[in-house]
Amino acid sequence: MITVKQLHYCINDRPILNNINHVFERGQFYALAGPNGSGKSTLLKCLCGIERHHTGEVWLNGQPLAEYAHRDRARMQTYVPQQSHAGFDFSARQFVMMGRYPYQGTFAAVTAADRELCHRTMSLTDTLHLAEQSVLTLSGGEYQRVVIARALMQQTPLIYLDEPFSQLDLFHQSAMLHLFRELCVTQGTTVVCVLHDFNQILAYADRVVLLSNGAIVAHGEPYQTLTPKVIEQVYRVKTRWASTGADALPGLLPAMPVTDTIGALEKQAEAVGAK
Ligand SMILES: Nc1ncnc2c1ncn2[C@@H]1O[C@H](COP(=O)(O)OP(=O)(O)OP(=O)(O)O)[C@@H](O)[C@H]1O
Repeated sequence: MITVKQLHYCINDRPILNNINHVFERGQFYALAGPNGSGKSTLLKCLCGIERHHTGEVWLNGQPLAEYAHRDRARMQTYVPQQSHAGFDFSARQFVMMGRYPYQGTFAAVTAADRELCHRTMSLTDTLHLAEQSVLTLSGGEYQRVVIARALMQQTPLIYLDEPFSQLDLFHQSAMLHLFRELCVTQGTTVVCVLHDFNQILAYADRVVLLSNGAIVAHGEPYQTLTPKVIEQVYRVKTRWASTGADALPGLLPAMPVTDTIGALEKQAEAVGAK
């Protein structure tokens, strides 16, 4: 569905993404993982066309992404950024309803079907009780769920999410992960989601794409890909498999004691100072 070929991206001559080649298949939940600064957000922006100053190609359903008209693209894909600000004093319901813009003409009124979809989407994201509240007054987690609801209103077959659950409590993280997984399974939606939590990746993702220093260093099924050996190479942290119950698949735990992270940071600082 999405094909990335030889994608390179530099800022001020510094390579940020280096020769990215990958195919993202329909109906799969992809986790995009990697250390801070490894290029996950930048790659997501290149995939959805927000960042266009790269070389290489991004194709969507057999057509270069750049050839899609803006409105067609908004009906094909939605993107939830890592950070966003409400900006104006809309109610949560008005804000969520904005997700229908790609389907509305300039002077089109909101339809009964739009209203029903909005009601269902706000129920699913547990935001219905906030419908009349100004988005400017929502808590961090409430606002994040409203942003997710607006993205869902676009009803796109492709969803890009950049750490969309970072401010959600455990219940809402789990509910949102279930919801996106369900969309993959029942609607054939493709989800590409930046996630830092290995156990969430193991539990919900079909595939993981692991970035390090702007390059894909591993990809595949999470249990085969996120091994303690790979994690130590990429993150400099030792982990071990831990049983999570009789019938459950094992999870990953940091091995105690955690490796000498302070020592590693001091060495890194010395290396930067020596440059
Ligand atoms: N406008 C910019 N100017 C300079 N450097 C930039 C700019 N935008 C991104 N970078 C650098 O590009 C690298 C990749 O950034 P990116 O946001 O893609 O990382 P990430 O993997 O999403 O990190 P995180 O896990 O911290 O969110 C970082 O080192 C960042 O500092």
